Formats: sequence, structure tokens, C-alpha cells
Amino acid sequence: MASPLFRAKNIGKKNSDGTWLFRNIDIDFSHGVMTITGPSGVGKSTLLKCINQTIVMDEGQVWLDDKTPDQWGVPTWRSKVMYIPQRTTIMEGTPLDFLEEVRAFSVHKRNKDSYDDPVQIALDWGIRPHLWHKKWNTLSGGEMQRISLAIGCSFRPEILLLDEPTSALDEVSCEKVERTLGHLNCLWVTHNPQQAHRISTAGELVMRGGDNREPPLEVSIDDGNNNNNNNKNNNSSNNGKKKDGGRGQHEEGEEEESQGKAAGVGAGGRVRQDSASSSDKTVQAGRR
Ligand SMILES: Nc1ncnc2c1ncn2[C@@H]1O[C@H](COP(=O)(O)OP(=O)(O)OP(=O)(O)O)[C@@H](O)[C@H]1O
Repeated sequence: MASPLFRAKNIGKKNSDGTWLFRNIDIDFSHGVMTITGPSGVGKSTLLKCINQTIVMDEGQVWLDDKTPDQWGVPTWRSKVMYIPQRTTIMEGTPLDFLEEVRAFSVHKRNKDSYDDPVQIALDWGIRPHLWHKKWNTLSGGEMQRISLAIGCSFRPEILLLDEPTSALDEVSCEKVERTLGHLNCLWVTHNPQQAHRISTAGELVMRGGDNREPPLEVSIDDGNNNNNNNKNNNSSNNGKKKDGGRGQHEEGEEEESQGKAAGVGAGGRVRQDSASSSDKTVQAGRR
């Protein structure tokens, strides 16, 4: 069987006090959108930065096409596994100035035809061309977010590491951006359970913090009919497979759609493709 495009094995990052912020994160990813969810502060952004090699991980290894960042060379790795931060740091100059600067980096120096046009990408998302000539500090949060994303997409990275890429967008813009990014390979951090459900085509990584190999805490959720569901009770309808916890509850009627789409994180924190049933309302609680 062919190796996945991207692999992460046992990724771990410590807090400054030596405890584990997260540990034992395993990912096999080939194409599509894999969502990363979990409570605030659990380390989702830090995980993306570890993968991108912006932050040094304390444990584990990552591979793209079976080669490590060192084998690729870190600048090349970052151009292939590209991180788009949650908030764009306000920069001097205009987005066009920034684009020229990035293209001048040797790792991005290529034939003009090997780029997509970010102005065109952003135009599809409602960013009119004149905005590229405005100073960054005069753009709205949503404009900055779409322009940064368009620049990232234009370099055609193998994988985009997206940190809440639509957090500043209205519903219509969000839908347009989702439609474009849905055709690319993305590891996508989101806080929005509906969005995770909508966009995830390659599974969900639900981060719980600490050692992801520890069994999740189980929380019973009242389904509104005074019926408490828990993991044990639902195993019969779920063939014993754990359901992802980050999305928690789905609406009735979504069950069929979620078959084969939802992914659970097993005890090892490994993302696995499950045909989990959304009738299982057991959630994994954060464990720090
Ligand atoms: N370079 C770093 N090394 C170690 N810990 C860090 C580093 N950067 C941030 N942290 C800490 O890691 C913790 C997790 O932060 P992070 O931003 O990754 O969480 P998150 O899950 O993305 O949160 P949110 O959902 O609120 O954006 C925080 O306590 C933060 O202070």
C-alpha cells in the first residue's frame, strides 16, 4: 500500500513546567480536509507550528512523501507544508509588497506559471483588486484573513496548515472560502462544530491535551428526552468504536451523512477513519 502523503508519529510538546501540553499525536493524511478540534488552549495552534517546524517539538517525527523536514530542508518543508496563522501580524506596506517579498525568497523563486494568481483567488472570495494596494493596517480583519489565505494558496503547497482560517468572516464569505479550500489538502483548526462536520473529508483529530493515549473521560449527555447516553450504552449501536468527541452532538438526520465521514481518535490519538454513528453522544472531555 502506498504511504500517505503526510505522516506524524508520536508528536509531543511540553509546557514550560515540563508537563505535556500534548503527546502521542499520530496522523496519517493523504488528501482532503482533516479538521483539528479541541478546547481552547489544548495546543491546536502549537501542533500546527510543530508540524510546520516553526516550533521545535519535544517528541515525534513528521514526514512528507516519506521524507523528514531535515531531508527536505526546513525552508522547502515550510513551502510544502505551509502554515497560515490565525491572525496576520500587521505588516508594513501593502499585501502586494508582501507578495513580492515572499516571491523573492529563493525557495519560492520559480517560473511565474507555477504560481496561481492570489488576486484572482481572493476576487472569488469578494476581495476587490484595489485592496491589494492598501496598507495592511487599513484592512479589516476579514480582508486580511482572505488576502493571507489567497497568498498561501497561490504557492500551491502540498498541504495547508490552517489556523481558524474563517474566524473573521461572515457566513457568505466563509462559504466561498470553504468551497475553494475544500479542493485542497488542509489540516484545518476550527472551533466551530458545524464547520468541522461540513468540511471534514479526511477525518477529524480531536485534541484532548496531555497524553492522548490516556483513555478519554466519558461524559454523559442528556439527549433531551431524559435519556442519558454513555459510551458503554452506545457500544451496541456503534460496534464498539469510539465516536469523535469534538463535534459532540449532531442533529438527527445528519447521521447518514456522517457515516464514513466522521473520524474518531482512538486511544492512541491516531486519527482513524470510522464509520461512526452520530447517535453516540459520548464526548471526550479535555484532560490536561
Ligand atoms: N512555543 C511554545 N512552546 C510551548 N508552549 C507554547 C508555545 N506557544 C504557545 N504555548 C502555550 O501552549 C498552550 C496552547 O496554546 P495554543 O495556542 O496552541 O492553543 P489552542 O488550542 O490553539 O488555543 P485556542 O483554541 O484558544 O486558539 C498555551 O498555554 C500557550 O501559552
